[in-house]
Amino acid sequence: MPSKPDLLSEESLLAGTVQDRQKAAILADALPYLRRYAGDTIVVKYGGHAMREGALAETFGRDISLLKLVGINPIVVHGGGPQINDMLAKLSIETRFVDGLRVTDRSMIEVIEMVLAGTVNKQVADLISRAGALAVGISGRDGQLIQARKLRHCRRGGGGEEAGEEVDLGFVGEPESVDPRVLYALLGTGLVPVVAPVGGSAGGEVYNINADTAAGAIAGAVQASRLLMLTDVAGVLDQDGNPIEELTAEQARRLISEGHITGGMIPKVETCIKAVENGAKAAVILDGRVAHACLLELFTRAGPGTLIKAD
Ligand SMILES: Nc1ncnc2c1ncn2[C@@H]1O[C@H](COP(=O)(O)OP(=O)(O)O)[C@@H](O)[C@H]1O
Ligand SMILES: CC(=O)N[C@@H](CCC(=O)OP(=O)(O)O)C(=O)O
Repeated sequence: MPSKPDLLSEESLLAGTVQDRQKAAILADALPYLRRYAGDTIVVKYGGHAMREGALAETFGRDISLLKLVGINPIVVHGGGPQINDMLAKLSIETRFVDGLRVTDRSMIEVIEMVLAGTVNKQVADLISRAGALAVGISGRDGQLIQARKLRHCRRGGGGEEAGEEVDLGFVGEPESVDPRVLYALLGTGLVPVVAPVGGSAGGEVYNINADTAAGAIAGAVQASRLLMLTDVAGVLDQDGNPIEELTAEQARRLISEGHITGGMIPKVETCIKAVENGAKAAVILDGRVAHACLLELFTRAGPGTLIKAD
């Protein structure tokens, strides 16, 4: 009978410590997942709340770099709601939201573009580049990536407001079309595109687009196999505040219409529903407060959050 290896023998120390071997085993276990996603395009929406945590932000940059370096093509679309709030407060400009969308007047759109396509976009690209994969920050206006039009929004109701009434949200846009050529150009040279959710119209107007909506439109245009939405909650929460592991599109729609999903979670869930109905294999609302949320989602059986699937 072969004898058990002596972990402290000179020979086994040379072959690596127990921890080293565990690491090697974990990497080997990831092989089926690496094969499953090799060459796939994955769109990751990185929310403004999730990016506020310094150490987690570094981890996010490293995870995206790792995905790229193992042969997956991540495209990052970022938000920046809290960062816009801070800048508007510094400038003493009041801000308000209707159904999770920021009412955007002419004086605000310039500030919003500066924050999203300037500071935040460069920070996110830098986080990834410093971790090893080169990232390039662009906005939806570069290469006419996102052609936008004014969003016509009908109020959802609740909070004493009447549902169905049309509200003017100013320079809030919706993607009319997406031209992914600039993304393919970046992906084709081994770079990670990082996109700020600002769009332009044929007439030269600039539109503020909810980052979840922008991520969904981009995921559709590049036929991404997965859409991961990183936020600062444990996923979609039920009436008792417990995270829901899985929802069908129909169940998710019902939670919105019954008022259990509100505010910034509405565009997130609506985007996921659209993505799976347009052929994405899965869309997930992930808890960005959990370290390595993207790796857990892609390389283990289930990540921390809510998976939304077609009916
Ligand atoms: N049912 C729900 N489950 C989880 N979060 C919800 C729900 N309804 C409303 N929300 C709100 O949605 C927020 C997430 O959206 P948002 O603030 O836009 O995040 P992000 O900046 O990551 O895009 C949560 O912090 C929470 O306040
Ligand atoms: C129209 C609209 O609401 N646009 C958003 C764009 C940023 C965003 O979506 O950021 P998060 O992902 O961090 O929420 C805004 O002005 O806050």
